[in-house]
Amino acid sequence: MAVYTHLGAETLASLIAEFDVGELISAKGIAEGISNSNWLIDTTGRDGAGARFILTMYEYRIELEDLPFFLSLLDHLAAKGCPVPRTIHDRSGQLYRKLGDKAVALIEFLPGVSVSEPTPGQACAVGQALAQLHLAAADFPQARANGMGPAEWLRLADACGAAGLASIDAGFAAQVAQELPQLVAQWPADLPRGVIHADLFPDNVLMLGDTVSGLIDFYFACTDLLAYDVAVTHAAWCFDGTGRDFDPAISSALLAGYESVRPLTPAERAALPLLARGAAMRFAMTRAWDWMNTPADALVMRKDPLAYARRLAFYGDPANAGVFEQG
Ligand SMILES: Nc1ncnc2c1ncn2[C@@H]1O[C@H](COP(=O)(O)OP(=O)(O)O)[C@@H](O)[C@H]1O
Ligand SMILES: N[C@@H](CCOP(=O)(O)O)C(=O)O
Repeated sequence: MAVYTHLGAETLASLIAEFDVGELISAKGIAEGISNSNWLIDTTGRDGAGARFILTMYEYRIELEDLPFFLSLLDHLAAKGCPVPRTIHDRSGQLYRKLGDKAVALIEFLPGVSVSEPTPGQACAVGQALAQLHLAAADFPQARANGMGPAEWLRLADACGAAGLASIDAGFAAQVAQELPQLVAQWPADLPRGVIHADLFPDNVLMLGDTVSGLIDFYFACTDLLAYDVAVTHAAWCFDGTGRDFDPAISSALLAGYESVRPLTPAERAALPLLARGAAMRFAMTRAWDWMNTPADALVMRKDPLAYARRLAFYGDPANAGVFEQG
């Protein structure tokens, strides 16, 4: 459940009146998600024919100063034909508004559903959409450092503490102690860079059959290694929810889809095993922190850090070195 803040009908109606979208008809809280509160908004529409939007209130792990980057990026990508929702600007042209001490934005609603068991055809389409995003963002004029890079993994591991990680699983603490210094020391700097989504999990992709109808939740987007985004997406899509079962057909389809639009350089391909270990570490660390710091009675479901510890082990196993070797 992720509606952290209650908004009364009057507050919602006067907020929606700040946009040229017609009058508010209904607002329903959306249960999915972790970081933000989201409402499905129906209005009468500008022309009276009805219109649908997503209202997002930014709650967690998002800095106000980053909102112009995220929200302008949506407009830039949508204008280039990527399946991302446009930001609805308010009557004075602002990308977001303040409501009390929180920021809110109105976003275009996109159709589609998030798949939980992707087919190779869907994985191929996601790979293509990711590469299309990378190309379309090449001339986006803004930049944002990755706040969830190796330095943050170190900080989170330190904040969790060895005992904290061991309280989740003894082997997990040992794995992090061994892997993390290596990843930080070996992390590449000289691969192609650009704007990346950085969190393209199945729940952040909307699909209609084999077509990607929406890429959403750009709130970790940043300027970083393009191949790292491929690695994050690979880690998120190619395993079952527990991280135990790897699906080689999904992996091949995802990589082939990506390379049908933007071929990887030889250096990017060679770096993928390392980048994938980093991707697994990133989500293992944020999940471990959340696991230890989310109260048992919180509205939001904690996600299992060990599902990413297992991916980390998979990507580090020499027996799996061939996963990224296709061409
Ligand atoms: N533009 C959109 N069009 C349709 N549904 C959306 C859109 N944006 C968000 N949603 C819905 O809201 C849910 C949560 O949004 P998301 O941005 O992923 O929140 P969080 O950052 O909290 O994970 C999504 O899983 C999806 O169901
Ligand atoms: N995808 C991350 C969590 C980030 O949450 P999101 O709902 O904002 O995508 C994970 O699974 O750990």
